This record gives sequence, C-alpha cells and structure tokens, in this order.
Amino acid sequence: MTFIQKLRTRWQQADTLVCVGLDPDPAKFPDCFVDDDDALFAFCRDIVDATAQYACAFKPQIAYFAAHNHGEAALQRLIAHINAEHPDVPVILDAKRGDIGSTAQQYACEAFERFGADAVTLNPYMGKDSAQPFLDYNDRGCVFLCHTSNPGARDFQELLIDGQPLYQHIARTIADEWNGDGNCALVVGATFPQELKVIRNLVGDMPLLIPGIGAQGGDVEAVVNNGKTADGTGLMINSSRGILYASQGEGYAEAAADAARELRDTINRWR
Ligand SMILES: O=c1ccn([C@@H]2O[C@H](COP(=O)(O)O)[C@@H](O)[C@H]2O)c(=O)[nH]1
Repeated sequence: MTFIQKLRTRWQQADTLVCVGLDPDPAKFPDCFVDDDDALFAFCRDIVDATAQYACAFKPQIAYFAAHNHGEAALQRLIAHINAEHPDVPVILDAKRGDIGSTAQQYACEAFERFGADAVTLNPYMGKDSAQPFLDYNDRGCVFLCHTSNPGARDFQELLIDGQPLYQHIARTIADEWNGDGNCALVVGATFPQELKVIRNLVGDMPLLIPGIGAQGGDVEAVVNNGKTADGTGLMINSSRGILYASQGEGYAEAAADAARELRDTINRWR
C-alpha cells in the first residue's frame, strides 16, 4: 500500500485528521526519565502507544533526535516500533531535505530505507531534480513546504512572480508537474488560513500537512473550513508540544491521549 493509500484508509477507518508530532525535548520530560539513558525512545514510545488510536499520522521531527548522541538510533527504533505495533498509521519524517540530486539520493535512502518512513518533508527551493530521487520512491510520500507556519514565511514565500506569490507557483507546479505518480503532499501553516484556502483550490484533493495549531496560534475551525476536501478529509493537522507535554507528571501518557482525543473531536466538529 502506498503512503497516500495508507493515509486515505486511515482517515476513513479511524475517523481522525490528527497528526501526532514527535518532538522530544528531554528538558520537558517527566521526572521518571531523568536518569534514563534511553529516554528519547522510551518517552516517544509511550506517547505513540497512548495516542495511536487518535492519529492519522505520526510526524517525528529529526532535529529532536539528531541533536543527541545516539538520537538517530532512537529514531530508527521508534519508527520500527510504530511500523510493527501501529502499522495502519503512516510515519512522516519531518526532515525538510533538499539538495543536488546525488546528495538527495542519499537523503532519500536515509528517510525511506534507513528510517523506514512512509513520507518525508522536503524543501522545493532547489527545484525538481533535487526532488526526483524522493519522487522515484513512488510508494512513499513527498511532503513539500508550500506556505510555512512561521512569521518569516512571508519573507520569500509571498514574493510576487509574474503577479502571483511564490507559494502559489509552488502549489501549482507540484500539483501539475511533480505529482505524476500521485505521491505528493504539501505543508501549509495553520497560521495562514486564507492562503490555505487558496492552496486547497489550486491542488484539488492533494493531502495537506498543517502544522501551527496550539503553541503557534493557528485556529482549528479556520483550518478545517478552509482546508478540508469535499469528503471532509484531506488534512493532517499536526500538534507536537500540545500533545507531548499535556502533562509533565506521572500521567503524561494518559494526558497526551486526552489531548489527542480532544483535538480529534474538535476537528471533527467542523468537518
Ligand atoms: O511550517 C512548518 C513546518 C514544520 N513545522 C514543524 O511542525 C511542528 C510544530 O510543533 P508544535 O509544537 O505543534 O508547534 C514542529 O516539529 C515544527 O518543526 C512547523 O511548525 N511549521
């Protein structure tokens, strides 16, 4: 089953558009992990197991693992755990890769073969040849930055080219020219709901990964209204800190599950 098929099946069968972000920061871990050498893996495993039933996808952010000695091995084991225990939930590796083709080939191997991710986030700035090694894994997903959630997204992504903002050129080019195998998706920040509406109209039913709710201030109702497809799906609405650190006490995993369930229910009220 391809990434897109797995995602669409998950949307339907689990009735959830929640993407659980895995951004483990040891400084925010509950006290029980203080002397745990395997804390990155163990904390994320507990969160994954508690929230899987509410997740349409998991999104580990590679920086939170690569910043630590042995962190990438922990990430590898974590994705293997998800693939073994929660095989219906796709994994999007948030790595925002983009480089010349020969180097991109190595990054694609890292994401899909070493880490076993179903999809990876990519920066389209270097053009199609930089994306091609990822696109060639046509059973996996390529999730391209289109309009990001941060305030600086405006600096370049909204610059006008031939009268249209750059992010619209990106959306159109990826939908019309890069998506020949139907394995593309886009990142659109929840903090830019009007731009989300424009992008949805440009790309049809293409899946959109939406970071930026919660700590970054994005509004769930606006995201769902402006981003959903005709069948009420089409979105992977990410929450990382809002789920991971719902409680830093002993009941951290239950609190994370409660936060994921509440987010699912809030989203579903607007679908
Ligand atoms: O435009 C973007 C692209 C990626 N991200 C990533 O999503 C999560 C957001 O975390 P929260 O704690 O839910 O704010 C994080 O991994 C970012 O690297 C993004 O925020 N915006």
